[in-house]
Amino acid sequence: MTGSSGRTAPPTTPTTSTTSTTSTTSTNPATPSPGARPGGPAPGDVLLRAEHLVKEFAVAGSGGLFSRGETFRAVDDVSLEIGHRETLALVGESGSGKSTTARLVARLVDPTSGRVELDGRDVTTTTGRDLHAFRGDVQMVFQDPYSSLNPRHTVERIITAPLVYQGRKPPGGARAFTQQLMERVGLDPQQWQRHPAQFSGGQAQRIGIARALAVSPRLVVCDEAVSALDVSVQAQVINLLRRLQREEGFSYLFIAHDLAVVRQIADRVAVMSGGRIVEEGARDAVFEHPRHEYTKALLAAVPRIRPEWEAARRANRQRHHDRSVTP
Ligand SMILES: Nc1ncnc2c1ncn2[C@@H]1O[C@H](COP(=O)(O)OP(=O)(O)OP(=O)(O)O)[C@@H](O)[C@H]1O
Repeated sequence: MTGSSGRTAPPTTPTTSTTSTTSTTSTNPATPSPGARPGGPAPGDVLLRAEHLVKEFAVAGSGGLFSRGETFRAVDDVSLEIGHRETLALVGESGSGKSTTARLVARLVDPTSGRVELDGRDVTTTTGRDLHAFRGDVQMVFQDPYSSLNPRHTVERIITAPLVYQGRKPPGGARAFTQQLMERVGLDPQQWQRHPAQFSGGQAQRIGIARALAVSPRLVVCDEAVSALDVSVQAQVINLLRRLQREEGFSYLFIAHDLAVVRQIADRVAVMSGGRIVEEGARDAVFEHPRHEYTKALLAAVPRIRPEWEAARRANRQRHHDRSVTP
Protein backbone atom coordinates (compact mmCIF):
# COMPACT_ATOMS: atom_id res chain seq x y z
CA MET A 1 0.00 0.00 0.00
CA THR A 2 1.20 3.49 -0.74
CA GLY A 3 0.72 6.34 1.68
CA SER A 4 0.93 10.00 0.71
CA SER A 5 2.83 12.29 3.00
CA GLY A 6 1.41 15.38 1.29
CA ARG A 7 3.49 18.47 1.97
CA THR A 8 5.02 18.90 5.36
CA ALA A 9 5.96 22.55 4.94
CA PRO A 10 4.00 24.31 2.21
CA PRO A 11 5.70 27.57 1.25
CA THR A 12 2.77 29.82 2.09
CA THR A 13 4.55 32.95 3.26
CA PRO A 14 7.25 34.43 1.05
CA THR A 15 9.75 36.83 2.59
CA THR A 16 8.19 40.26 2.57
CA SER A 17 9.57 43.75 2.57
CA THR A 18 8.50 47.19 1.57
CA THR A 19 9.86 46.86 -1.95
CA SER A 20 7.15 46.31 -4.49
CA THR A 21 7.71 44.68 -7.84
CA THR A 22 4.56 46.14 -9.31
CA SER A 23 6.16 49.27 -10.67
CA THR A 24 7.85 47.56 -13.60
CA THR A 25 6.72 48.96 -16.94
CA SER A 26 3.98 47.00 -18.65
CA THR A 27 5.03 46.19 -22.19
CA ASN A 28 2.71 43.43 -23.22
CA PRO A 29 -0.92 44.25 -22.44
CA ALA A 30 -3.03 41.16 -21.89
CA THR A 31 -6.53 41.00 -23.25
CA PRO A 32 -8.96 38.97 -21.19
CA SER A 33 -10.68 36.33 -23.27
CA PRO A 34 -13.69 34.15 -22.55
CA GLY A 35 -11.87 30.82 -22.04
CA ALA A 36 -12.37 28.04 -19.53
CA ARG A 37 -9.49 29.35 -17.38
CA PRO A 38 -9.60 32.83 -15.79
CA GLY A 39 -8.50 35.24 -18.54
CA GLY A 40 -7.51 32.19 -20.58
CA PRO A 41 -7.67 31.32 -24.26
CA ALA A 42 -10.98 30.84 -26.02
CA PRO A 43 -11.86 27.12 -26.41
CA GLY A 44 -10.84 27.05 -30.08
CA ASP A 45 -7.52 28.73 -29.37
CA VAL A 46 -6.02 26.30 -26.86
CA LEU A 47 -2.63 24.86 -27.85
CA LEU A 48 -1.81 22.97 -24.67
CA ARG A 49 -4.20 21.75 -22.03
CA ALA A 50 -3.18 20.00 -18.81
CA GLU A 51 -5.92 18.47 -16.72
CA HIS A 52 -5.74 17.43 -13.08
CA LEU A 53 -2.02 16.70 -13.17
CA VAL A 54 -0.67 14.94 -10.09
CA LYS A 55 2.96 13.98 -9.52
CA GLU A 56 4.02 12.01 -6.49
CA PHE A 57 7.61 11.13 -5.68
CA ALA A 58 8.69 8.30 -3.39
CA VAL A 59 9.98 9.66 -0.09
CA ALA A 60 13.61 8.63 0.34
CA GLY A 61 14.12 5.89 2.90
CA SER A 62 10.45 4.95 3.02
CA GLY A 63 10.61 2.03 0.62
CA GLY A 64 12.32 -0.56 2.82
CA LEU A 65 11.24 -4.17 2.90
CA PHE A 66 8.94 -3.72 5.88
CA SER A 67 7.98 -0.07 5.55
CA ARG A 68 5.12 1.47 3.65
CA GLY A 69 6.16 3.36 0.50
CA GLU A 70 5.40 6.96 1.45
CA THR A 71 5.03 9.49 -1.36
CA PHE A 72 5.37 13.24 -1.58
CA ARG A 73 2.91 15.10 -3.79
CA ALA A 74 4.96 17.72 -5.67
CA VAL A 75 2.14 18.60 -8.07
CA ASP A 76 -1.37 18.36 -6.74
CA ASP A 77 -4.26 18.55 -9.21
CA VAL A 78 -2.88 21.18 -11.58
CA SER A 79 -4.93 22.17 -14.61
CA LEU A 80 -3.85 24.83 -17.07
CA GLU A 81 -4.30 25.98 -20.64
CA ILE A 82 -1.95 27.82 -22.97
CA GLY A 83 -3.30 29.50 -26.08
CA HIS A 84 -1.63 29.78 -29.47
CA ARG A 85 1.00 32.55 -29.35
CA GLU A 86 0.31 33.03 -25.65
CA THR A 87 2.79 33.26 -22.78
CA LEU A 88 1.64 31.69 -19.53
CA ALA A 89 3.94 32.40 -16.61
CA LEU A 90 4.06 29.99 -13.70
CA VAL A 91 5.28 31.73 -10.58
CA GLY A 92 5.76 30.72 -6.97
CA GLU A 93 8.37 30.13 -4.33
CA SER A 94 11.09 27.54 -4.54
CA GLY A 95 9.61 24.09 -4.06
CA SER A 96 6.07 25.09 -5.05
CA GLY A 97 6.09 22.61 -7.94
CA LYS A 98 6.77 24.86 -10.96
CA SER A 99 9.60 22.83 -12.49
CA THR A 100 7.82 19.55 -11.95
CA THR A 101 4.75 20.98 -13.70
CA ALA A 102 6.96 22.14 -16.58
CA ARG A 103 8.52 18.70 -16.86
CA LEU A 104 5.10 17.05 -16.84
CA VAL A 105 3.89 19.36 -19.59
CA ALA A 106 7.00 18.62 -21.69
CA ARG A 107 6.63 14.91 -20.92
CA LEU A 108 10.08 14.69 -19.37
CA VAL A 109 8.40 12.91 -16.46
CA ASP A 110 5.17 10.92 -16.44
CA PRO A 111 2.31 12.06 -14.24
CA THR A 112 0.96 9.93 -11.41
CA SER A 113 -2.43 10.89 -12.81
CA GLY A 114 -3.96 13.51 -15.07
CA ARG A 115 -3.54 14.23 -18.73
CA VAL A 116 -1.81 16.50 -21.22
CA GLU A 117 -3.25 17.47 -24.59
CA LEU A 118 -1.54 19.28 -27.44
CA ASP A 119 -3.94 20.74 -29.98
CA GLY A 120 -6.71 18.51 -28.67
CA ARG A 121 -4.63 15.33 -28.93
CA ASP A 122 -4.02 13.35 -25.73
CA VAL A 123 -0.23 12.99 -25.46
CA THR A 124 -0.09 11.69 -21.88
CA THR A 125 0.94 8.17 -22.83
CA THR A 126 2.18 8.81 -26.36
CA THR A 127 5.15 6.68 -27.41
CA GLY A 128 7.26 5.96 -30.50
CA ARG A 129 6.87 8.17 -33.53
CA ASP A 130 4.16 10.30 -31.93
CA LEU A 131 6.41 11.00 -28.94
CA HIS A 132 9.19 12.03 -31.33
CA ALA A 133 6.79 14.45 -32.99
CA PHE A 134 5.68 15.78 -29.59
CA ARG A 135 9.31 16.30 -28.55
CA GLY A 136 9.72 18.47 -31.64
CA ASP A 137 6.58 20.44 -30.87
CA VAL A 138 7.54 21.15 -27.26
CA GLN A 139 11.07 22.37 -26.57
CA MET A 140 12.72 23.37 -23.30
CA VAL A 141 15.16 26.11 -22.36
CA PHE A 142 16.76 25.48 -18.96
CA GLN A 143 18.15 27.75 -16.29
CA ASP A 144 21.83 26.94 -16.54
CA PRO A 145 23.04 26.91 -20.15
CA TYR A 146 26.40 25.44 -19.18
CA SER A 147 24.90 22.32 -17.65
CA SER A 148 22.17 21.95 -20.29
CA LEU A 149 24.57 22.17 -23.27
CA ASN A 150 27.07 19.37 -23.83
CA PRO A 151 30.47 20.98 -23.13
CA ARG A 152 32.25 18.65 -25.58
CA HIS A 153 30.01 19.49 -28.53
CA THR A 154 30.39 22.37 -30.97
CA VAL A 155 27.60 24.90 -31.40
CA GLU A 156 26.80 23.27 -34.74
CA ARG A 157 26.33 19.87 -33.16
CA ILE A 158 24.26 21.30 -30.30
CA ILE A 159 21.93 23.30 -32.52
CA THR A 160 21.36 20.51 -35.04
CA ALA A 161 20.90 17.80 -32.38
CA PRO A 162 17.09 18.13 -32.10
CA LEU A 163 16.80 17.70 -35.88
CA VAL A 164 19.07 14.65 -35.81
CA TYR A 165 16.90 13.22 -33.02
CA GLN A 166 13.90 13.74 -35.27
CA GLY A 167 15.69 11.92 -38.09
CA ARG A 168 15.66 15.11 -40.19
CA LYS A 169 18.43 16.76 -42.17
CA PRO A 170 19.20 20.43 -41.52
CA PRO A 171 17.80 22.36 -44.52
CA GLY A 172 20.69 23.82 -46.52
CA GLY A 173 23.25 21.74 -44.64
CA ALA A 174 24.32 21.69 -40.99
CA ARG A 175 26.70 24.64 -41.11
CA ALA A 176 24.44 27.04 -43.01
CA PHE A 177 21.49 26.03 -40.83
CA THR A 178 23.50 26.62 -37.66
CA GLN A 179 24.81 29.95 -38.83
CA GLN A 180 21.36 31.14 -39.79
CA LEU A 181 20.00 30.27 -36.35
CA MET A 182 23.01 31.83 -34.63
CA GLU A 183 22.29 35.07 -36.44
CA ARG A 184 18.63 34.94 -35.48
CA VAL A 185 19.49 34.75 -31.78
CA GLY A 186 22.18 37.44 -31.98
CA LEU A 187 25.32 35.29 -32.05
CA ASP A 188 28.29 35.61 -34.36
CA PRO A 189 27.71 32.93 -37.03
CA GLN A 190 31.46 32.58 -37.54
CA GLN A 191 31.67 30.94 -34.10
CA TRP A 192 29.80 27.79 -35.13
CA GLN A 193 32.75 25.57 -34.27
CA ARG A 194 33.18 26.84 -30.72
CA HIS A 195 32.17 25.04 -27.54
CA PRO A 196 29.76 26.33 -24.86
CA ALA A 197 32.51 27.24 -22.40
CA GLN A 198 33.89 29.74 -24.94
CA PHE A 199 30.75 31.85 -24.61
CA SER A 200 29.49 34.12 -21.84
CA GLY A 201 26.38 33.10 -19.86
CA GLY A 202 24.02 35.21 -21.98
CA GLN A 203 25.56 33.95 -25.22
CA ALA A 204 25.38 30.35 -24.03
CA GLN A 205 21.71 30.81 -23.21
CA ARG A 206 21.22 32.09 -26.77
CA ILE A 207 22.69 28.79 -28.00
CA GLY A 208 20.07 26.97 -25.90
CA ILE A 209 17.36 29.15 -27.44
CA ALA A 210 18.66 28.48 -30.97
CA ARG A 211 18.63 24.75 -30.23
CA ALA A 212 14.98 25.03 -29.17
CA LEU A 213 14.11 26.92 -32.37
CA ALA A 214 15.79 24.38 -34.65
CA VAL A 215 12.71 22.16 -34.84
CA SER A 216 10.15 24.98 -35.16
CA PRO A 217 8.41 24.21 -31.85
CA ARG A 218 4.85 25.17 -31.07
CA LEU A 219 5.48 25.51 -27.33
CA VAL A 220 8.73 26.55 -25.67
CA VAL A 221 8.98 25.79 -21.96
CA CYS A 222 11.42 28.20 -20.30
CA ASP A 223 12.35 26.92 -16.85
CA GLU A 224 13.97 29.89 -15.07
CA ALA A 225 15.66 30.57 -18.43
CA VAL A 226 16.87 34.05 -17.51
CA SER A 227 17.29 33.63 -13.75
CA ALA A 228 21.03 32.98 -13.76
CA LEU A 229 21.83 35.98 -15.97
CA ASP A 230 22.90 39.44 -14.91
CA VAL A 231 20.07 41.96 -15.05
CA SER A 232 21.23 43.77 -18.23
CA VAL A 233 21.82 40.47 -20.06
CA GLN A 234 18.48 39.24 -18.72
CA ALA A 235 16.68 42.18 -20.36
CA GLN A 236 18.35 41.45 -23.70
CA VAL A 237 17.39 37.78 -23.58
CA ILE A 238 13.79 38.63 -22.62
CA ASN A 239 13.61 40.96 -25.63
CA LEU A 240 14.99 38.19 -27.80
CA LEU A 241 12.41 35.70 -26.49
CA ARG A 242 9.60 38.15 -27.20
CA ARG A 243 10.86 38.95 -30.70
CA LEU A 244 11.21 35.27 -31.59
CA GLN A 245 7.67 34.62 -30.40
CA ARG A 246 6.35 37.45 -32.58
CA GLU A 247 8.26 36.09 -35.58
CA GLU A 248 7.60 32.37 -35.09
CA GLY A 249 4.18 32.42 -33.44
CA PHE A 250 4.86 29.78 -30.80
CA SER A 251 3.67 29.82 -27.19
CA TYR A 252 5.64 29.95 -23.95
CA LEU A 253 5.23 28.29 -20.61
CA PHE A 254 7.51 30.60 -18.68
CA ILE A 255 8.61 29.45 -15.24
CA ALA A 256 10.08 32.17 -13.05
CA HIS A 257 10.38 33.21 -9.45
CA ASP A 258 11.15 36.83 -10.37
CA LEU A 259 7.94 38.75 -10.80
CA ALA A 260 9.65 41.72 -12.48
CA VAL A 261 10.71 39.36 -15.27
CA VAL A 262 7.24 37.83 -15.47
CA ARG A 263 5.69 41.25 -15.84
CA GLN A 264 7.80 41.89 -18.93
CA ILE A 265 6.85 38.75 -20.80
CA ALA A 266 3.62 37.14 -19.59
CA ASP A 267 0.14 37.46 -21.04
CA ARG A 268 -1.29 35.41 -18.20
CA VAL A 269 0.00 34.33 -14.81
CA ALA A 270 -0.65 31.22 -12.72
CA VAL A 271 0.55 31.31 -9.14
CA MET A 272 1.67 28.04 -7.54
CA SER A 273 1.90 27.24 -3.87
CA GLY A 274 2.24 23.83 -2.27
CA GLY A 275 1.90 22.00 -5.59
CA ARG A 276 -1.35 23.75 -6.52
CA ILE A 277 -2.35 26.70 -8.66
CA VAL A 278 -3.85 29.10 -6.14
CA GLU A 279 -4.55 32.00 -8.48
CA GLU A 280 -4.64 32.51 -12.22
CA GLY A 281 -5.56 35.35 -14.51
CA ALA A 282 -4.52 37.94 -17.07
CA ARG A 283 -1.16 39.40 -16.08
CA ASP A 284 -2.36 42.88 -15.19
CA ALA A 285 -5.33 41.52 -13.22
CA VAL A 286 -3.04 39.31 -11.11
CA PHE A 287 -0.43 42.03 -10.59
CA GLU A 288 -2.84 44.85 -9.87
CA HIS A 289 -5.69 43.05 -8.14
CA PRO A 290 -4.29 39.86 -6.56
CA ARG A 291 -7.00 37.92 -4.81
CA HIS A 292 -5.11 35.19 -2.99
CA GLU A 293 -3.13 36.02 0.15
CA TYR A 294 -0.17 34.04 -1.18
CA THR A 295 -0.10 36.15 -4.38
CA LYS A 296 -0.28 39.35 -2.34
CA ALA A 297 2.66 38.15 -0.25
CA LEU A 298 4.63 37.20 -3.38
CA LEU A 299 4.02 40.62 -4.90
CA ALA A 300 5.23 42.31 -1.73
CA ALA A 301 8.34 40.15 -1.56
CA VAL A 302 11.82 41.26 -2.50
CA PRO A 303 12.98 39.12 -5.40
CA ARG A 304 15.43 37.04 -3.42
CA ILE A 305 18.63 36.00 -5.07
CA ARG A 306 19.12 32.43 -4.08
CA PRO A 307 22.57 31.59 -2.67
CA GLU A 308 23.10 28.72 -5.11
CA TRP A 309 22.40 31.00 -8.10
CA GLU A 310 24.73 33.64 -6.75
CA ALA A 311 27.41 30.95 -6.39
CA ALA A 312 26.79 29.69 -9.95
CA ARG A 313 26.96 33.25 -11.26
CA ARG A 314 30.23 33.88 -9.48
CA ALA A 315 31.66 30.59 -10.79
CA ASN A 316 30.61 31.48 -14.36
CA ARG A 317 32.16 34.92 -14.11
CA GLN A 318 35.38 33.42 -12.85
CA ARG A 319 35.35 30.87 -15.65
CA HIS A 320 34.88 33.58 -18.26
CA HIS A 321 37.53 35.73 -16.70
CA ASP A 322 39.96 32.80 -16.72
CA ARG A 323 39.32 32.23 -20.40
CA SER A 324 39.36 35.94 -21.24
CA VAL A 325 36.09 35.71 -23.11
CA THR A 326 34.35 38.94 -24.06
CA PRO A 327 30.93 38.95 -22.33
N1 LIG B 1 12.72 13.72 -8.63
C1 LIG B 1 12.26 14.13 -7.45
N2 LIG B 1 12.22 13.29 -6.40
C2 LIG B 1 11.73 13.69 -5.22
N3 LIG B 1 11.25 14.93 -4.97
C3 LIG B 1 11.27 15.81 -5.96
C4 LIG B 1 11.79 15.47 -7.26
N4 LIG B 1 11.65 16.56 -8.06
C5 LIG B 1 11.12 17.53 -7.30
N5 LIG B 1 10.89 17.08 -6.05
C6 LIG B 1 10.31 17.85 -4.95
O1 LIG B 1 9.08 18.38 -5.40
C7 LIG B 1 8.88 19.68 -4.88
C8 LIG B 1 8.64 20.64 -6.01
O2 LIG B 1 9.86 20.79 -6.72
P1 LIG B 1 9.98 21.71 -8.01
O3 LIG B 1 11.40 21.68 -8.46
O4 LIG B 1 8.93 21.34 -8.97
O5 LIG B 1 9.63 23.14 -7.39
P2 LIG B 1 9.93 24.58 -7.98
O6 LIG B 1 8.76 25.43 -7.63
O7 LIG B 1 10.29 24.48 -9.41
O8 LIG B 1 11.17 25.03 -7.13
P3 LIG B 1 12.61 25.47 -7.65
O9 LIG B 1 12.42 26.80 -8.23
O10 LIG B 1 13.43 25.47 -6.40
O11 LIG B 1 13.06 24.43 -8.63
C9 LIG B 1 10.11 20.03 -4.04
O12 LIG B 1 9.83 19.76 -2.70
C10 LIG B 1 11.16 19.07 -4.58
O13 LIG B 1 12.11 18.75 -3.59
